[in-house]
Amino acid sequence: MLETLKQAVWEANLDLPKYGLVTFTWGNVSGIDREQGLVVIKPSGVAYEELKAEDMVVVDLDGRIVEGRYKPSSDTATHLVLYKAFESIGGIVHTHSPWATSWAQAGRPIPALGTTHADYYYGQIPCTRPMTQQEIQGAYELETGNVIVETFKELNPAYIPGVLVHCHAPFNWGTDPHNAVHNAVVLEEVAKMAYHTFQLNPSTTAMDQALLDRHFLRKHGANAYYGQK
Ligand SMILES: O=C(CO)[C@@H](O)[C@@H](O)COP(=O)(O)O
Repeated sequence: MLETLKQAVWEANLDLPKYGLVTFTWGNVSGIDREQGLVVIKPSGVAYEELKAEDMVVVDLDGRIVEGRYKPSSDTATHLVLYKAFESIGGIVHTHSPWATSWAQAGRPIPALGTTHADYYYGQIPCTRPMTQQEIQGAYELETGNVIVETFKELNPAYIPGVLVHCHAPFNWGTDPHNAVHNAVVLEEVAKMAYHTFQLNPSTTAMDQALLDRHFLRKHGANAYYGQK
């Protein structure tokens, strides 16, 4: 079981450069085995070209290394906070993909402007508040997770599978590592489209709610019918 998860997390990590979401080692993917309470995550700072499935690091939910010869990603504490808070998720992705990161740096949520967005995100993609000095100078990565959870106090992470961390970059999640990468690819595309939309028409407003409902719900939820369902 864990070997299958390690393989899936490794493949999902390799998908980041494949989809143009990472430069150098600016990203990581993890996956969780909820039955065993173990998380598999990319080792910190290891180049994607050299990464092997057996290099993945296994940690418990307190961040203790259970298996692996490398140090886990420096963002492990953020991933762990999210797995504990969002019980439906099975995989997490962090990247510095440039379009989504531009919105994060500007401190701006991405409004739902069209159906590409609505097919995956049921509303605007939020941006976290700026972190306090205490949070930045303290347990920074854990506090990054906490500030994301705070942002989702009134949001459903299954309906909005990603967030922009203020002055930092996006985190995405999904039902498994592969699905989390899928959502990260979509985020990068909608971030680029939203930027261009506002360039073309700075007065653009959020899309019609009925259209948002229709597009999200035909792909997600009890009555979804998109694809071979
Ligand atoms: O956010 C950052 C750097 O700002 C890190 O996530 C990124 O460099 C990836 O770090 P790791 O190699 O996973 O430790």
